[in-house]
Amino acid sequence: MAGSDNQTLVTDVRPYGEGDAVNVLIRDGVVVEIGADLSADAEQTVDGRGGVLLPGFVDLHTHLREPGREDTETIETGSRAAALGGYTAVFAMANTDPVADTAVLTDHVWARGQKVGLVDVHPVGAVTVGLGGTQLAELGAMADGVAGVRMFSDDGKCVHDPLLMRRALEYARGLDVLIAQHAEEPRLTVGAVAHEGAAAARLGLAGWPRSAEESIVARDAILARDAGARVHICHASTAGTVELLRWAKAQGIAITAEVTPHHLFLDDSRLATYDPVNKVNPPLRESSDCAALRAALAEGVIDCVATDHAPHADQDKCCEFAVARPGMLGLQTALSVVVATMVAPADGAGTLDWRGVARVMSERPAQIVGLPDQGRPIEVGEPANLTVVDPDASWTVDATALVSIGRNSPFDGMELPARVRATLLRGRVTALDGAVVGR
Ligand SMILES: NC(=O)N[C@@H](CC(=O)O)C(=O)O
Ligand SMILES: [Zn+2]
Ligand SMILES: [Zn+2]
Repeated sequence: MAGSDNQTLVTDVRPYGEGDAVNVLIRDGVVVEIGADLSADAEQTVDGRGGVLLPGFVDLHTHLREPGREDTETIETGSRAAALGGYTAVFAMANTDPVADTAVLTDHVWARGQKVGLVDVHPVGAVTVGLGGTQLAELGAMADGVAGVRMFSDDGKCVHDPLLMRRALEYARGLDVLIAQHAEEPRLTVGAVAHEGAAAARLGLAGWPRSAEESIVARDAILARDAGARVHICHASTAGTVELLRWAKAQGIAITAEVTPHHLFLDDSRLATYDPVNKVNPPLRESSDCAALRAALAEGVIDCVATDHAPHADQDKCCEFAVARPGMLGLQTALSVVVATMVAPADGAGTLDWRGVARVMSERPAQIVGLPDQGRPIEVGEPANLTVVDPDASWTVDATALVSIGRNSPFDGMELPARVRATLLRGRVTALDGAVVGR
C-alpha cells in the first residue's frame, strides 16, 4: 500500500547534534511526533544516517539575477543552489535589471519563487528608485503587495545621502520594515578594487579603505537611533565595524549585522594571483579582520551569516582584475565554510556548536526580518523547515559542478568539511544527497 501522501518520516537524526538519534514524523508540513522508536506509514522516508538535524537555513542576502541577467542565475537555478545548500528561505536583492523598486516587480519575484517551489524567495525592495540614490521608492506599496516585502536595500550601492537615509529609516519605522545598508562611502572608494593594505599596494591595485565601511556604519547607527528605526548592516568586513556594532548595541540602538562565509574564511593574501574570482565588495580584508569577524559572530555582536551569493558570467569575471565584476557564489558552500571556520577550524579553536550554527544560519536571520515560520525550534507543532547535515563528510568543491549558472566560487578546488544531506520545505523534501528533488 502506498504511504500516506501527506506524511514524511525523517529517521536517525540528532536535533542540534545533541543526545540520541530520533525519528521525526511530519504531517501536512508540521512536525507531529519526535521519538526514538517512531515508525509510520509515510509517503517518503529520509534516512538521516545519524546526521545533525537543524532548522532550515535563512539567507538574508542573495543575488538571483532575474530579471535581467538570466545568463548568470535565475530564480530557478538559484533556488536549486539554495535547496542544496540547506536553505528554506532566501532574500533576493533588488539590484536586478529592471531594479525591484515597485510592487509589480517584487510580487513577480515572490510568485516565481513559489512556482519553482524549492525555497521561499522573499524579494528585497529597493530603497531608492532605480538604485539611483536620489528618490525614495514606494516602500509602502511593496510592503503591502502579495510578497509583503519586509526588507529594503540598495545593495550593490550604498544609500550614501544622509538625508535620504534618514527619511528611509523614518518610513521604515512606520511600516515596521528593515533597511539593510551596503556600507560603502562612495567618495572613499572611487576606483577601488581591493582592500587598501600592504597586499594591494604591492600588487598595484587601487585600495578600498576600511574607513569607507566604518564611517557609514557609525553614521547609520546614529541615524537609526534618532529615527527610532532598525538598521541592518550587510556583509560586515572589518574589525572596526565589529567595534562600532558593539558600541551601538550597548547604546540600545536597534542595529543588526551579517557576515559572509568568504569574509570569515579568506583574506587579501588571496589577491597575489590577480585572479578576479577573489574580487568582491566589500573586499577580502586582512587575517586580523577575519579573526575579529569570527569572534564577533561567536559572541553575537554580528548576528548572522548571509551568503551575498553573487553569480557572474565568465566574460565579466575572467578578465583584468580592475574591470572584473565583484562577487562570489555562496549558497552551496556556506554551511561547509561556516563549519570550517567556526565549528571545526584547523587550529582546533572551534567557537560554535550546532546550536550556534542554528542560531547564525537560521534563527537570527528569521528573527531579524520577522519570518514567523522559519528558524523555529525543532519541536512538535512547529513548521517542518529543516536541514539534515552530515557533520563528518568532506568534499572537494568543483565550481563547474555547482548548480548556479555562474562559476565564480573562490572555494573551487578546496576540500571542505560537512555536507547538507537533505532539506525539507514545509515537510517536502527539496534536496537529498546532493540532488534537487522537484515536485
Ligand atoms: N558583493 C558583491 O561583490 N557584488 C554584489 C553586490 C553587493 O553585494 O554589493 C553583486 O550584485 O554582484
Ligand atoms: Zn553589497
Ligand atoms: Zn550583495
